[in-house]
Amino acid sequence: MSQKIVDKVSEYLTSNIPIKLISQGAEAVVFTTNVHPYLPKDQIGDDSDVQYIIKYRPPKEYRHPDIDKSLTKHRTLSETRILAKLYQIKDIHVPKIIASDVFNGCIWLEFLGEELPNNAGFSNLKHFLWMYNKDGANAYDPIVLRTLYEVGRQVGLLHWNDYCHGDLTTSNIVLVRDIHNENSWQPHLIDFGLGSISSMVEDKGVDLYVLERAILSTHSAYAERYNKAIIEGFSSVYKNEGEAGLKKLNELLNRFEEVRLRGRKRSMIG
Ligand SMILES: Nc1ncnc2c1ncn2[C@@H]1O[C@H](COP(=O)(O)OP(=O)(O)OP(=O)(O)O)[C@@H](O)[C@H]1O
Repeated sequence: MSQKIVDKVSEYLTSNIPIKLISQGAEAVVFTTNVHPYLPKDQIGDDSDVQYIIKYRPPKEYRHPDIDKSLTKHRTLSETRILAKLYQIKDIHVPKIIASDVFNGCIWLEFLGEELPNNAGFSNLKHFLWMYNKDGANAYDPIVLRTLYEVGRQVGLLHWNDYCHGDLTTSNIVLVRDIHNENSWQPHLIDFGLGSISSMVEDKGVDLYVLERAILSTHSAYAERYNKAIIEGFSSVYKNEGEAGLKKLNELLNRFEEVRLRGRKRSMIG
């Protein structure tokens, strides 16, 4: 990780905003901070545990500077818009947007999730499933199956409202513990950098396929039951919408099967 990027972000944010680097992905560098970008401390209380996420898209040196600026602006704007819209849809869980500076490629978000017990890592779906299936005994714990069903419901709500995620991996699903029930986890979808508004059944089928593959590759021994729970949750959203929902669900599940077959053919050919 280049210190240059950290220095650049620190300079842009000023020294009043301490930042901690938590991730460097292909697209963005992600930091946490305990300072709200515009509310004074007395308006947000004095809880120094409150965290915010700063997602920054650094310039890519290999791109022409004008194209780079335009791409950064468009991608940041697109992710901001999608998150802002999704946040308003009933029952869909995504992080709240706090601020967005599209020209500098910077989004501030509500921080979600927590550290799992026994050093199991951050509470994304990937670590959560590892925590439960580490020794096999608790792999199908009702808490796990219920959480996966809720994951399916979140994806179902997303698709029913004609949004697609574009990179639906188990790291992009963050679990937030219910404050009233420590065994209940609510999945939140993050990272809409490749998200889109789309009514295309193909895009939705690919979303489901990417998630299925992600579960299969990291939790292979339990993947069948896990994916079944996800599809049950997903289907419940569509079944709730009467005839129109059922029709769309059938179309979508058929396309999902087609995407799967294509994927299988590809992996056989190599
Ligand atoms: N709102 C949030 N709350 C808590 N953690 C977050 C949040 N947003 C991002 N993160 C953390 O930062 C990581 C990277 O964020 P994100 O996936 O949005 O960036 P990215 O650069 O697109 O990542 P990648 O290229 O690895 O997919 C996430 O996997 C997660 O651990």
